[in-house]
Amino acid sequence: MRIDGTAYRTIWPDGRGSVAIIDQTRLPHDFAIVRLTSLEDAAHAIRAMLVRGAPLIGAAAAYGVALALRADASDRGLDHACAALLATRPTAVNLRWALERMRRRLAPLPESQRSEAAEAEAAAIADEDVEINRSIGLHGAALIHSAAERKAPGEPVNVLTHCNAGWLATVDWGTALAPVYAAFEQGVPLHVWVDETRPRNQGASLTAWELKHHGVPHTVIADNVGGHLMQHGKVDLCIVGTDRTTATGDVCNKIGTYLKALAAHDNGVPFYVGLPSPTIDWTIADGVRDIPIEERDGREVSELTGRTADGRIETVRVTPDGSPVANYAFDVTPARLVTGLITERGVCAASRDGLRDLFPERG
Ligand SMILES: CSC[C@@H](O)[C@@H](O)C(=O)COP(=O)(O)O
Repeated sequence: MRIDGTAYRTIWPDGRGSVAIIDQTRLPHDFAIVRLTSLEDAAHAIRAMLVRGAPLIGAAAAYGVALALRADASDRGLDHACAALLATRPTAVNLRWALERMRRRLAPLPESQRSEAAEAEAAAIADEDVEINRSIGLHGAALIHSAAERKAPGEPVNVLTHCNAGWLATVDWGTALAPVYAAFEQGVPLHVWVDETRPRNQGASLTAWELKHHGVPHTVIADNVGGHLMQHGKVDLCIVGTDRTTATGDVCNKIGTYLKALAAHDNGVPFYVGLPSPTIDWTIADGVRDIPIEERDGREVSELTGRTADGRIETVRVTPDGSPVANYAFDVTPARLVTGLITERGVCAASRDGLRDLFPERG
């Protein structure tokens, strides 16, 4: 994606032995590049959400292993790096996927070759993510084209999205937003309803920021508005991302996604999920029962951070002192509420058969 004329990915080796990222905790008010130089830096960046979004978490973990092996390429060093990174966030399965892939590639090698191989494998994971998302964009854009054909000429297709499953959540392009960018580039008139996505406001802070930079028409809405818009015919389709999708098509995504899927179902609005294959957890079948849901610090709920009129970044409390808060970060949308999964190999039904047809090698 281009920011002020410069093409960026969200993570890249800087050629000086460290890895550069965009600090997403400082957006939308400050575009800051941070350099990761150690395993600890990488683990912190994932845990504190300087990088976030399932595919980017996977890529950052892979680069974290590469940074760790520069310091210690022994078996113990590899084990320690994988364990430390795996413990950073529990829900996005891309983290486990990337670490298993790094271990499979590196463990059989002599120590002297591991560091270089780790950097190459992390770069391969990042490059593959870009290609996967490009394909998701093309397959998903066809759905937006179809929606456009059902509208009066020139009238925009209204897409509703939740959280940020855009460029910032991946290495480039995004998953849910890749079809939006592809259709936009193809000249389809469209407009995106952006759920603010409390408590961390990934929609208001990140999705709005990247759509604005790309010139895509959009409107930020409070999280509870979507149902009302759908009742009044103002949403043509929903597209969201996923942190883990079961082998049966249940989708785990940012908290509040389930409620949007229920509203979409009740109003006959198609509900699609952008799904890169590393986000499929082939080992589980029941998302509600088996997907670990991250619970985060309650201060993300009880406090709000933003920019004051005179440019200072300030945090204020919005709940009464002493009121308990709960902060569940994700929820599960059962497959029956999902119209289709937009993968890099095409769009399929959210079901075991649908996924098997596209990924026959998974049995
Ligand atoms: C392409 S990203 C898909 C998901 O990771 C995204 O929708 C999401 O829920 C991100 O959550 P976050 O807590 O910001 O990491």
